[in-house]
Amino acid sequence: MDFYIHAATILDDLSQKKGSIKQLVFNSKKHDPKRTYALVCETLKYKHVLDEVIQCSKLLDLEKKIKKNLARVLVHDLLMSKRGISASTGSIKEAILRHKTRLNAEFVKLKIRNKVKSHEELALKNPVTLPRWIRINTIKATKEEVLKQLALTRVSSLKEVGPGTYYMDEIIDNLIALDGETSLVNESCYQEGKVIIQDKASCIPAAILGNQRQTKVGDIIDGCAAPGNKTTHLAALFPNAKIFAFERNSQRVQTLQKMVEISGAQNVEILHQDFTQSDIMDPKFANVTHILLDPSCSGSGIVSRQDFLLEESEQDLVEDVNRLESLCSFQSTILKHALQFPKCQYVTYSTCSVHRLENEQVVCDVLSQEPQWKCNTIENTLPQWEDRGIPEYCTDPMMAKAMIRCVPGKFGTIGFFVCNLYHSGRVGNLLGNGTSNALESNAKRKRKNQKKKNYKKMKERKLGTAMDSTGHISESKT
Ligand SMILES: C[S@@+](CC[C@H](N)C(=O)[O-])C[C@H]1O[C@@H](n2cnc3c(N)ncnc32)[C@H](O)[C@@H]1O
Repeated sequence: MDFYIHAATILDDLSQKKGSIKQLVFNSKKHDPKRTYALVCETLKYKHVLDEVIQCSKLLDLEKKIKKNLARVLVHDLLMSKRGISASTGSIKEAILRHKTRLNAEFVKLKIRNKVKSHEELALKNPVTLPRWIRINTIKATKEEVLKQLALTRVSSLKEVGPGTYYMDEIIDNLIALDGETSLVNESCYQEGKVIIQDKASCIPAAILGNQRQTKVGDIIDGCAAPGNKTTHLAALFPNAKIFAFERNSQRVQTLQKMVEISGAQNVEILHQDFTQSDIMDPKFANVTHILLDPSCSGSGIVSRQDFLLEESEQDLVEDVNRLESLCSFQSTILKHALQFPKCQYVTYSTCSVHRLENEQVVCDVLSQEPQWKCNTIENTLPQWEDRGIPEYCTDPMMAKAMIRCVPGKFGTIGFFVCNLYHSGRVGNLLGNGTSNALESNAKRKRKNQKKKNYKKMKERKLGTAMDSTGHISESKT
């Protein structure tokens, strides 16, 4: 019974927000963590079903000694596990078994009410499922080599990705989407560092810096580097630049070291120090022209596979606002520091947060104190990306064009924010005509797309056929 009591305690701790499911289960050395994890997740997946059955059977009224979470895990195994309750006989097990017939009957009635044959049909479903994104590490392998090693079939859209197939991203170079359930742990190309697991959104900052080549690239700073996804991406995109990777947390520095090592990057210098305390006049940084800044944030954009199992209370929201305000102040300080490097021309500021306070607001507050720094043009900021910053959150709505927002789940990414900044005194004024040209070309692109759609519709009507997304004509099913 200890195992069930432990699983119930984890559920108690989860409702008191003491940690995530993984943290609570795997930090506690008790019992078999994998088995506990499975039971906790399954119980949460069917919590609504279990609660209804428990309530209708009046189990908790009749057995006062059994607490709700203990009842949930036991009833889960009684009704949904092939093995039933795996515990030796004792007073708690006997108490549940006394109500076995009633619990079973309520469970059957519930399935009939919901018109389902199996309980699996009643499980909570994750509203957001993401592909497994992998970035080909061009320091160690070519695209062709990796594709050959993976030996998967190419599909032409993200929607089509499933087991055994891959989609080559059209916006970020060398980025591949695999089926979300793919595990790469045993794949040699992953073990050898030829591919790096990295969400598409997380590849955007380095990709944007990689596109700012109007002037000569000097050295680069990654101000908040661990675990090193973006550092190693920068190293691959800028093989001739020196990359200074700052990380203040000693444990995370070790992770960063491992990642840089496995990536094979030779141009990264890891600095175990607080970036805000770095000396901007240090001759070492005299040649820094680009900075990637990806500071700690609330992580509100991160979609974990288990998040949908947990509920958010009003109290959490209040606590969140306090936390967000302190994060916002830290983020403003660190961004302001980045903008002080004497030769720096380009800075990307990014977070995996969906909150205005950590995103548009940080950028607008800092830029209001740094008049030489401006938001870049849309043309220099992945113009093909549809979701931009939110104009209403910006002091000047045009600033939103230099910002990218990734909506959790849309286009297969986590929630993310990136802003692309440049120093007008060092780069020249990119805005002026630049912005209007960029807006114009954006409008042109939209008109072109609309024209294409109209043409496609017209053709469909004419031919009585349907064209697929690649423009190929297939037989109409009607
Ligand atoms: C969001 S994570 C960075 C993720 C990383 N850019 C990547 O793509 O793998 C933020 C990191 O910044 C570090 N950090 C936070 N404040 C810092 C500071 N003042 N100086 C240096 N590192 C800092 C944190 O310890 C954490 O490892």
